[in-house]
Amino acid sequence: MKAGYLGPKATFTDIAVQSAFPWMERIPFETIPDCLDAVNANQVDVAVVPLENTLEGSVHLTVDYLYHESNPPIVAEITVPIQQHLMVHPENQESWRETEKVFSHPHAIAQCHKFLHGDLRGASVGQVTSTAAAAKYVSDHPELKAAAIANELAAEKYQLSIVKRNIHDLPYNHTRFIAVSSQTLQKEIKLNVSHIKTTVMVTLPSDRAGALHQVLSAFAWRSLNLSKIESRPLKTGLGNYFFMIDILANSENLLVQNAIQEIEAIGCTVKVLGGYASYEADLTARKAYSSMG
Ligand SMILES: O=C(O)C(=O)C[C@]1(C(=O)O)C=C[C@@H](O)C=C1
Repeated sequence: MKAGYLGPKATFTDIAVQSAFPWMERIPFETIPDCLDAVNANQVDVAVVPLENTLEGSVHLTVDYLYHESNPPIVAEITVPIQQHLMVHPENQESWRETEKVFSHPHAIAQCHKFLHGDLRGASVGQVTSTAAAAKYVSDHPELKAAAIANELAAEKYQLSIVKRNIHDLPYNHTRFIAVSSQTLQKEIKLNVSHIKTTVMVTLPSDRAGALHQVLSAFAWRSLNLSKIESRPLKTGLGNYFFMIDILANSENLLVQNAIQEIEAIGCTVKVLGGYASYEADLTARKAYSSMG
């Protein structure tokens, strides 16, 4: 079986895949849409992409693609602890404080704002498609005064020297990744389950006073606990939004199904992204991967 993920090798997404789907062949893609397109087209059995980080919030590209383009359901969520390190080419290890440009994924850069503002003030920032892509670029360019923000696995894989560890702004730093697939893979995942969730995307009828209140009431009076609600622009005009809602209950639950029917009956459109378990990543799998190279 094949798992598509945001690559190249040694991204945080790769760690999520390695932890949840250790038996699968891992196929790296350059962008999140490329991963989701691959599972839409059945080129891979599952696609794993980042959804939300504790410090930086939602990955908008993923949320928007799930609403506008993607069809297969979310079958699992994997939460991974995130430790960001600053790394340079070994030739530049002694002079790392002279770094002129720091490369990473925009979310990783945002997670390390205080460090960049303090220790590397004045260095410019280069946004690339992933933390591992940044590590690879720095590895390929020893002639530049460049550094990457990435994980330990990327430092090993691309033979960089870590010059400052744990540079993320706050110690509690986790990212939620989702696995999207048209196959039922749940039974095969051997990680600890922390929650059962259903994710829906709701579009309100236009210009109806109290519509969002009615949507929330449908969950509230059934005592359905929500763990997230977030609006995103519909991209059809200013003031037009859809809402992404996480319900802490199974999609098979009658109360969830009734709530969705009620919300549709008041004129909303509901896209159910999936009912799935949320797992804690097992980072010992990461060690196994690291020794595989
Ligand atoms: O660049 C990576 O390593 C990724 O897996 C992407 C990503 C993200 O999109 O948020 C994942 C986890 C970290 O929060 C930083 C970057």
